[in-house]
Amino acid sequence: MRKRIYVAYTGGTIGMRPSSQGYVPAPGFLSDTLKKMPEFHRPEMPEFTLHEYDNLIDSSDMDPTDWQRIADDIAGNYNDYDGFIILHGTDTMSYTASALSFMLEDLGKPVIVTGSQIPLAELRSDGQVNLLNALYIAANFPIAEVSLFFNNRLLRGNRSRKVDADGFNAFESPNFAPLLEAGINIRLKAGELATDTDTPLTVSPVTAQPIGMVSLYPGISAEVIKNTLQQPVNALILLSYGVGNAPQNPALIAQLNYARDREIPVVNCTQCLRGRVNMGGYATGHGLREAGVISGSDMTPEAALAKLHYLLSKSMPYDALQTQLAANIRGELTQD
Ligand SMILES: NC(=O)C[C@H](N)C(=O)O
Repeated sequence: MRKRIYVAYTGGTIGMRPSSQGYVPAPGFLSDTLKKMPEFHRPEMPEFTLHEYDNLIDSSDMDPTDWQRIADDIAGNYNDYDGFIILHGTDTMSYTASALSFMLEDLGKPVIVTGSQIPLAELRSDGQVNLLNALYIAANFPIAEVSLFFNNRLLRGNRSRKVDADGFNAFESPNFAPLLEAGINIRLKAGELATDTDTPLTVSPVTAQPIGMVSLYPGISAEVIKNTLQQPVNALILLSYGVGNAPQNPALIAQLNYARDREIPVVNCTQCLRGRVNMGGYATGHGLREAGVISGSDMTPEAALAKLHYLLSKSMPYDALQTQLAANIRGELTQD
């Protein structure tokens, strides 16, 4: 029996066409293009249903209400399909993949987020390879997690980052091996094939959260942190140096103490692409730990932001929030 895959088109370059203001998503354009591409309809391919969203957007316009819409769409069609593909713009693809990984509880089927750098309808598009492989992999190599397929690699969604603005190899998973690689042969790497697809899926709702994100730089004043921590900000992601270090400026540390007193969680993620936070490594990191800053380990800033949305939307006590932030919930971080 041919597998059935549900494809949701949210917008993004893959279904865009040129306009006087640059590329824009165009209703009906992606499905018309796909109809004219026989490779998508070969018998070796799964059957698929394409659902184009009413309001197609460039992914720079995505917000948590869009994450919610995608999660609800998957849940609404969960029992009728073997797998799900989310066609999405590349700009915020890692944020959405991270958010979905937290929101979809007890996921037992593959959810693959993909898109392209050049529209599917254009010459030299990477959209054909990305979508064709994503469909094939969802049907034949089902890995029950939210993943991101790009340039012949399937990455764990909440480990992915967009690293190239105009190359085809636009995504990296700097701290976790790819789930699968598609060469001449398709090879499983860190991914595990799904076994149980009967557990019911539930969706944890998220609402937009006022989260601050500050990247440290030499000479940063405590005022920058102070202003970022103003109401209604309810969490701060601190992008620190190296293994999680920050200047030892007492005024800056005082702001972090102030955040802790007001029960505003501060998560420490490194500015480095690879490696993880260890606040015990240097005195400059130790000061942060003393101020109650939570280690983000090797979590990407995108995953940290999505995880904060997920946890803050649950309105849990501060202690539980701190514990959950440091814990590995969906494979998003390496725990000590
Ligand atoms: N390649 C792309 O999809 C970029 C586009 N601006 C988007 O994120 O929607």
